[in-house]
Amino acid sequence: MSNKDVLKGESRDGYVKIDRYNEEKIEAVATHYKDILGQLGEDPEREGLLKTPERVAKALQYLTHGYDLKPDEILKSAMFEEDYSQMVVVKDIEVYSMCEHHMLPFFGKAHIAYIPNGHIVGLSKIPRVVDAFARRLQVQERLTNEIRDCIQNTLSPMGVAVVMECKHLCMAMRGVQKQNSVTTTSAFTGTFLSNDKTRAEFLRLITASLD
Ligand SMILES: Nc1nc2c(ncn2[C@@H]2O[C@H](COP(=O)(O)OP(=O)(O)OP(=O)(O)O)[C@@H](O)[C@H]2O)c(=O)[nH]1
Ligand SMILES: [Zn+2]
Repeated sequence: MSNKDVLKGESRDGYVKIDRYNEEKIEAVATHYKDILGQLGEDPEREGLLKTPERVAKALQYLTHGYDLKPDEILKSAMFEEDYSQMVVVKDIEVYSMCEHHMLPFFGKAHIAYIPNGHIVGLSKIPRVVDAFARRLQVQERLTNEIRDCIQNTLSPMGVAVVMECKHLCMAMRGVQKQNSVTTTSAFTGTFLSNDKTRAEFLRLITASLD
């Protein structure tokens, strides 16, 4: 299913209904953006800007479509009983989110691990959960914790580990203007908290991408 279908408001993979992408809402947001263009000293009627308010409205709705997703349902839709109790690591998951202070992007990578406790989850569902929380107005710390809590509470594994490394455009293209700083956040549960060796093994497995 394409992004276009999601924007049209159709159900996505059967586990969530999206109802925010209707014409009325796009039009309401676009009207405000037409005003904003004027306030910024632009001419909203010039050719290049005629469709801009609508484009921005659609883009913003897409960038916040995570509000309409149900991350726990995403996980529940592909949980399988399996006798596998070693660490499962999905690393280098691309993340695009928006900081809630400036509504500017922050982006980078998430590295996620869990240790099954009777159930495994379809691998693709982990990046889907990341997106469901990332496509909202966020701070990196809360995003990290929300991913951890969702996996822990839904899958009940022996432990969950989440590390995120992101660049924040609000720190690069404005404000303090540090072009190369990267923010790292982490969140752990269960064995990753109580067992230093397990945590070290996870960090070792993701080290290549932390460099
Ligand atoms: N902890 C945290 N802070 C963030 C995140 N994204 C942006 N920020 C920070 O949010 C803070 C907002 O601070 P304010 O002083 O209210 O805003 P500001 O005047 O625009 O701050 P400057 O960016 O320093 O110019 C800034 O320090 C941002 O760097 C995030 O994900 N986590
Ligand atoms: Zn910001």
